[in-house]
Amino acid sequence: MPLEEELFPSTPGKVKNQTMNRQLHRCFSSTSTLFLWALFLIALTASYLSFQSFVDSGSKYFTASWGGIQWEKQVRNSAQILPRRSSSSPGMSVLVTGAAGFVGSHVSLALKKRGDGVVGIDNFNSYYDPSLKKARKSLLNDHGIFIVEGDINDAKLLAKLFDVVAFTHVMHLAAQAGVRYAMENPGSYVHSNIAGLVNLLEICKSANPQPSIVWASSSSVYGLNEKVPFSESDRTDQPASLYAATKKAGEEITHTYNHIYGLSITGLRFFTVYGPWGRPDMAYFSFTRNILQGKPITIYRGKNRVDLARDFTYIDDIVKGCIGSLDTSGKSTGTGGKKRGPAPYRIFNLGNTSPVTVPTLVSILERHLKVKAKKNVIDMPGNGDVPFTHANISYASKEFGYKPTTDLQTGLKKFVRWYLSYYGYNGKSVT
Ligand SMILES: O=C(O)[C@H]1O[C@H](OP(=O)(O)OP(=O)(O)OC[C@H]2O[C@@H](n3ccc(=O)[nH]c3=O)[C@H](O)[C@@H]2O)[C@H](O)[C@@H](O)[C@H]1O
Repeated sequence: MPLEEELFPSTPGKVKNQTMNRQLHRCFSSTSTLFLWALFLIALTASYLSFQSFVDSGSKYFTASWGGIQWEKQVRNSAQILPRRSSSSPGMSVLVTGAAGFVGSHVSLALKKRGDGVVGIDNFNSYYDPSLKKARKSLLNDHGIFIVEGDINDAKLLAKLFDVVAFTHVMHLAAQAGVRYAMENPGSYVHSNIAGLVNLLEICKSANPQPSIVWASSSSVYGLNEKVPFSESDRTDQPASLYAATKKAGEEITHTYNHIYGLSITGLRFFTVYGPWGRPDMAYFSFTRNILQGKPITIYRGKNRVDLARDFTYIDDIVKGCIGSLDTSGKSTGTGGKKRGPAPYRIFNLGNTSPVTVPTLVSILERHLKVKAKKNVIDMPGNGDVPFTHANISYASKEFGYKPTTDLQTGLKKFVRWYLSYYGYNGKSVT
């Protein structure tokens, strides 16, 4: 409206009406704009909230299958300590990481059988056939052991587990294993053996009460050490593989947590563990599969045509070593993340004390399988292998009476019997 007409209307009433109409229109249009804006904001908020809940439930669905009253009940039941008839010790409730793995499943069963509470955690990764891990899980389930599907890097999950159960011990066996695979997938070793370990220790240090921790180091930490047999005090600063380096780093990291937070820690240097329900990536296992399927096997040979040798250790002996370590671990001293005094820090070799060459391992398998192997002998590639391993076990023997009793001949017989019952002659699972 022109300013003149606004100030000096020719027809005052008309102008008044027009102005009122316009004001009303303006008012109405600004109310409707407001209304529309409000509607828009409400719609935006609603869609944001529903998107959030979709993301939440989606991420829960994809990354975690844990939580809820029923889940907590399963965890609690599994951790229940049964009264022991033959022992005065109160029993323990143990969180076993890597419980669907080879050593983890055996240790879990042994603990449960004597009345200890056991809760497992495993990420069921596909480093080797996860169906074997699922089969171990269902075996454990039959014995009342619940395995949570999750990763040791998941701090929320670990914290929740410690909220639900006051674990007295942690048997930490989850790891990226395998010496040669470290050249293919180095990141997986850092993820599990370094980051996962630190995450677990962070939760343990803050737990109240703090648990005692026993964990799997490796004979590979001796690396290029040539002094035989390998003793815990020998040098371990020349790792030959990234796998060995991450296990050695684990020993240093656990020492730090023992020193700063008063966590009781025992590291176990396992020497090439084998047996029923073993790991398909290991030589004795893959040789068996290939021999039965008529496929060739590759046998590595060391410098100057010297045969490689390993202190192969049977799983039942390793289980005894793990349980002996748990029973003698001593208490952590910290509370609320603060150290209250010195706590035990130990490292033990768990080996067999009698190394056997790889060609001898093959000939024992041939005898048990009654099939000749097609052998392809080549010089050891530079892939992280060491020429030999040989454990001195006097420290473990002194501390908790560790004494391996199964030789390779007997142990492989038991392995072959299991292998045939599980896979059959043609390699297909029969369970
Ligand atoms: O004690 C350990 O700390 C490690 O033990 C195990 O490593 P290793 O001792 O290397 O066992 P494994 O692979 O069975 O090879 C055995 C022998 O067969 C030779 N070997 C292997 C494969 C092949 O094709 N040919 C061959 O000659 C090979 O050169 C070697 O001489 C675990 O895997 C590892 O996770 C870790 O726990």
